[in-house]
This record gives sequence, C-alpha cells and structure tokens, in this order.
Amino acid sequence: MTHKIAPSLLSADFGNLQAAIEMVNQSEADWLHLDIMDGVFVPNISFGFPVLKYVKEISTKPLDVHLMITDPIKFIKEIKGIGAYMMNVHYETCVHLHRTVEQIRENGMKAGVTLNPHTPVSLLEDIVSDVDMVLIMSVNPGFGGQKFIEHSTEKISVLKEMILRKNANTLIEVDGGINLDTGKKVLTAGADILVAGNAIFSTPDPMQMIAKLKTL
Ligand SMILES: O=C(CO)[C@@H](O)[C@H](O)COP(=O)(O)O
Ligand SMILES: [Co+2]
Repeated sequence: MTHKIAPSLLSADFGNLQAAIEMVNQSEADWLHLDIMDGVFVPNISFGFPVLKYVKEISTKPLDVHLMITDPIKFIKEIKGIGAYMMNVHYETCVHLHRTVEQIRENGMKAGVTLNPHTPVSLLEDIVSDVDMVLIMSVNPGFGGQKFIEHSTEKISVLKEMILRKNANTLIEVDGGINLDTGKKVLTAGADILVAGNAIFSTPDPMQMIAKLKTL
C-alpha cells in the first residue's frame, strides 16, 4: 500500500479557509487533518464545531479529526455529525479508552488512538488490534511548525513490530514536524500516513509539496 498524505489545516491562512480547502481538494492529498484543541489538554485553542461543519461542506477529502481535548468521549455524536471519517483521541485523555474506541466505531467512524511523545508504545499492547489507527505525535501537541522529535522513528519501529506480531491491520500515522526529510525517515520506520502542516502551507506551491510528499 502506498502511503497517504493528510495536510493539516492548522497551518492554513484562516482568512481564506475556502481557498485552502479547495487547494487540498484538487491536490493528491488523501485526507484532510483537522486539529481540535481545548486550551486544557494543550496550551492552545484552535477551532470547533461551526468551523468543522463549514470545512465538511467544502472538503471532498475524508476528514481525519485529531482531538486534543479532555474527555473526547463526550463529543462522539458531534464528530459523527460533521461527517468525520477518522476520530483520533489521545491515550492521555481517556480513562476508558476501550469504551471510547468501541463507541467511535459503533457510530460508524474509524477509531484512532494518539500518543504524546512521552507516552510509550508498549501501553497499546492490549488495544492495538481493536483500533484502526495509531497516531504517533512527533512534536508536543498544541502548535504547528515545531521541530520533529527524532526519537519518534524508534517508536514507529516498535509499534510496527507490535502490529505485525499481532497480525493486526492497524495503520500508523505520524504528526508533527513532517517535511521531505523527516517524512522519508518515518516512512522507512513503518508509517502509513503523513500529516504535514507547515511544510505544505508555508511553501509558495502547496499542491506541489503535497505531490512531493506523496512520491517519497
Ligand atoms: O496536531 C498537530 C499539532 O498539535 C499537528 O497536526 C500540526 O498541525 C502539524 O503541524 P506541522 O508540525 O506539520 O507544522
Ligand atoms: Co494533528
């Protein structure tokens, strides 16, 4: 399977979201990544449901929603309501992670579990086969444009080995500081999906950057 690209809208020009979403529609991107922050779990606030609803009206790509919020289980219905394809919750925010994953799937969405840089992959032993995707954060969540944490590639290799050992179909997504250089490293380590914000939206030709990331 060739890898997927999920541009993160967080780094787009919020003064012209329509143009950014339409650019992604016309590009070789596979998914559109949406970062929801609550100012509690992470020290930043991004955008919420009214914006997500607007994005869904324009986007032709499956929505990959990354929830950096406490108690994400409370918002499963709302995330379903905006037509999300993938709902990613942080391991660190879920007391009842298995229940959360079950409810996401019962609501017809794919379930992703996200790990902060300090959270070991070994904690996923008992749930990795029950989730559709694991999202490895390669920066501390909350902001775009940060530097890739090199140790992330080791975590991806360990996770890949776990998935293969369990004969699971779980995908690996990587988010934070991804560019042409770090993207290559994480793909070699076993990643299936690359999220990229700054690397795409800060270039003069974002569509071309998506195409380059796609051919890595
Ligand atoms: O979840 C997050 C940040 O918390 C990300 O999705 C960022 O939006 C990625 O941005 P870059 O590091 O690629 O600029
Ligand atoms: Co994200």
